[in-house]
Amino acid sequence: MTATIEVNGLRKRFGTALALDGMTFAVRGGHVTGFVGPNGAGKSTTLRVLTGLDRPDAGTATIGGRRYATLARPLRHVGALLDPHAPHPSRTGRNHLLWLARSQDLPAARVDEVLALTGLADAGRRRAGGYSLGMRQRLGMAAALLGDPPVLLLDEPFNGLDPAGIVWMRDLLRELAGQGRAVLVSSHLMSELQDIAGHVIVVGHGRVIAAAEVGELLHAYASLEAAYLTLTAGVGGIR
Ligand SMILES: Nc1ncnc2c1ncn2[C@@H]1O[C@H](COP(=O)(O)OP(=O)(O)OP(=O)(O)O)[C@@H](O)[C@H]1O
Repeated sequence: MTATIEVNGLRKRFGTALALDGMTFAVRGGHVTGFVGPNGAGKSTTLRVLTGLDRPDAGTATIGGRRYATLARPLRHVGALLDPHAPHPSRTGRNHLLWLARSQDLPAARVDEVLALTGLADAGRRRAGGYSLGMRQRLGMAAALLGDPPVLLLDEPFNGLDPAGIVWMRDLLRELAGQGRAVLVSSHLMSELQDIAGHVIVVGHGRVIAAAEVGELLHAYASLEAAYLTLTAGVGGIR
């Protein structure tokens, strides 16, 4: 399975809100790609379409050339951190992962590997309902990594992490991309992305405004934040 994400001409309307209006981009493996834009620009909807949670009105979204719905064991192809509150509160973190692993024909030993990798070796035995947001993010990363997938889709992975957690997440994302994976990270934290992203996709009003190498943007602007603010000036946010 190849580490690619392709989004082509996605359109999605929720009542009067046009969430996606021709969203089109491609992501290759080997680097972190930042997915940025104002509130309501369509980032989460794009990630939800990519993982089969929302159905587009038009267009296609594929992982390694295939639609999510056609993947027999999807967690082996794509890991997603979309909703840190998804695990059932009465299940322990470990049981949540065991249930996921079983559904994907993955060995229980892999659960303990990802718990150790995300710093939850001890906390994994406690009920997820008692987790802080940072711990939920770690559990979400553990779930995303369970199937050792070539593609990762992460919606605001830095949210709720303490400073040491932020450093840990930064290093982890760099390492995962260095292994050749395609790592798409939606975030409002331009300073974090400036440190770890090779590419950035800037969206507004449901479509791509700019797609560029971070290095190129840093030649033209003082920072990624300055580039972002210029590129999105006048785009507006919530509609
Ligand atoms: N389930 C839904 N029902 C109604 N409207 C929705 C739904 N999901 C998304 N929208 C609307 O679609 C648009 C895009 O929302 P989306 O969450 O994709 O934006 P976003 O770029 O992820 O924003 P943020 O940065 O705030 O997370 C918004 O106008 C939002 O209100």
